[in-house]
This record gives sequence, structure tokens and C-alpha cells, in this order.
Amino acid sequence: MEVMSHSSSFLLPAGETSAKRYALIVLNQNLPRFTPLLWEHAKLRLCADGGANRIYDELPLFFPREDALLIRNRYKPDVIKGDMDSIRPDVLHFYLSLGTKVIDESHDQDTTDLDKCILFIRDSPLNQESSKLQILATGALGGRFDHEAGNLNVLYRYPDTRITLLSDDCLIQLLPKTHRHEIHIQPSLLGPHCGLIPIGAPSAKTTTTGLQWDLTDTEMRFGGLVSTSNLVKGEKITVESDSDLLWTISIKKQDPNKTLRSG
Ligand SMILES: Nc1ncnc2c1ncn2[C@@H]1O[C@H](COP(=O)(O)OP(=O)(O)OP(=O)(O)O)[C@@H](O)[C@H]1O
Ligand SMILES: Cc1ncc(C[n+]2csc(CCO)c2C)c(N)n1
Repeated sequence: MEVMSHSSSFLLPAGETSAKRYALIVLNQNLPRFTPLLWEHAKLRLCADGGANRIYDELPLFFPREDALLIRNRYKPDVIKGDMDSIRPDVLHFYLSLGTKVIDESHDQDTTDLDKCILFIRDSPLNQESSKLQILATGALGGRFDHEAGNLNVLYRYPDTRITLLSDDCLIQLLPKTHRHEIHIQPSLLGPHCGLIPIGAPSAKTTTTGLQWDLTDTEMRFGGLVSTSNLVKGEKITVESDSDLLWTISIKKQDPNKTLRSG
């Protein structure tokens, strides 16, 4: 079975990481503190409908000494896509005037704005077969539970696309059962709390290394055991399972001597 390697180098401060190729989707929730860093290194920047209000309102707050208009001009989304029932008219007109591509899919009331943005990225010419874009989505957790469940559902809907859901507190990725997984942790940024959750279907056998409570051919199911409040022990975790699992790990609060922001 092939190994899939995971690292969260996109959270490393500028200059401390090798090439990163990802698209960023800003959802309609408070911007995590590391949004400016993610924005600056993204190959494509999208706002899902009301996510544009967050960029407009909240990004200038990261730079209190700078002029808000200058910041809004500097942090211009490439695309705003969704059913357009949450973006404010003033925000829409502002980004239209800057040349942002706006895609109104109000006719589709069966898929979420996050779904719509993921399809745009998958079809983008920047997403090449030889070098696929990862997708990072900010504000995916810690809000309305129906939205959170819809956000988790996109991980299962597009299992061949590397999607990371982010909040200020944690990240979530899907570990498809088709691969063995090696997860590389930057201990200064991530952990120690983590979880492995068989949300789509039960797992008859999951085996891990590198966790405080490792699993050895262990069964997991809702209504039985799911691995929450686990702890990472080192910098490398391995996971093998007969079922797709959600992997989640906590994001450390900012070290006052270091900044996750590059601006
Ligand atoms: N409270 C939340 N918690 C988690 N994710 C959210 C939340 N609010 C929005 N999102 C995410 O941001 C995307 C855009 O949000 P937006 O508020 O524009 O959606 P919407 O479809 O207008 O929502 P509503 O169900 O309120 O009509 C959603 O598709 C969802 O992925
Ligand atoms: C069974 C079912 N439940 C809910 C919706 C509503 N819905 C799902 S995604 C979406 C768009 C949100 O931007 C809306 C309104 C539906 N269509 N079908």
C-alpha cells in the first residue's frame, strides 16, 4: 500500500519552509490569527460568499497601524463564489471594482458555498495533474453545527483532493483508507492533542504509531470507541485503517516570541 505523507508546513513562518502549493478558501467565520500568512503564500485565494465580508472587515484589524483601505487593496481575493446571500453589497462592489472574479451560483441551492469553491479550484488551470493544489479552508469549525457537518462532508465528497479544514484551534484532514499515512508534526506549531475519528463508517481495524494511546488492529465506531483526547508523542505519526478516518490535531496558541503572521 502506498504511503501518503502529511505535513502542515503552510503554518510555518515565511522563509522557514520549502515550496508550498495550495489554494486558500476563506469561509464566513472569524479569521484565524494565521490568515495573513496563509494568504500571502497561496497560489489562489477564494472567498466563499460571506467569507468576503470577513476579509473586508477583519483583515485590516491584523494591521492596526496601517490604513484599512491599503490593506483591503493588498489582500484582494482572486475569486468570490457562492450563492451570494451573505456577501454585503458594499463588499461585493468593492471587490468587483478591484477586478475580483465573482461567480454567482444562486441557482444551486443543493451544494454549499465551500463545495462550489472546491470545484472552482479543482477545475483551475493552476491545478495541474503533475502538481495538484492542496486546499486550505479557514473558519471551517467552531460555529454552527450544520455548517461544520457540511464542511466535514466535503472531505468525504472529494477524497482525492487534499483538503485541510482550519480554525484558530485545530485542523482536520481526511486519511483515506487507500493509503498508509505518515503525519509529520512541527511540535512548535501543532499538538499535543489529537484525534482519529471514523465519522463516515466504522473501522474494524486501525493501527497507529506515535500516539500516547496507540491503536493495534483496534475497532472504532460511533457508539463504541473513537479516539479523542489522544496525544502525539513525537514528530511522526503513522496510521493504517480499513476505513476513511478524520485526523485532527490542535494548533498551538501563539508563542509570544514568535509570530505566525508574516506581515
Ligand atoms: N458558523 C459557521 N460554522 C462553520 N462554517 C461556516 C459557518 N458559517 C459559514 N460557514 C462556511 O462558510 C461558507 C460561506 O458562508 P455563508 O454564510 O456565506 O453561507 P450561507 O450558505 O449563506 O449560509 P446560510 O446557511 O446561513 O444561508 C459556508 O458554505 C460554510 O462552509
Ligand atoms: C435535503 C436538503 N437539505 C437542505 C438543503 C438546503 N441547502 C443545502 S446547501 C444550500 C446552499 C447554501 O449556500 C442549501 C440552501 C437542500 N438543498 N437539500
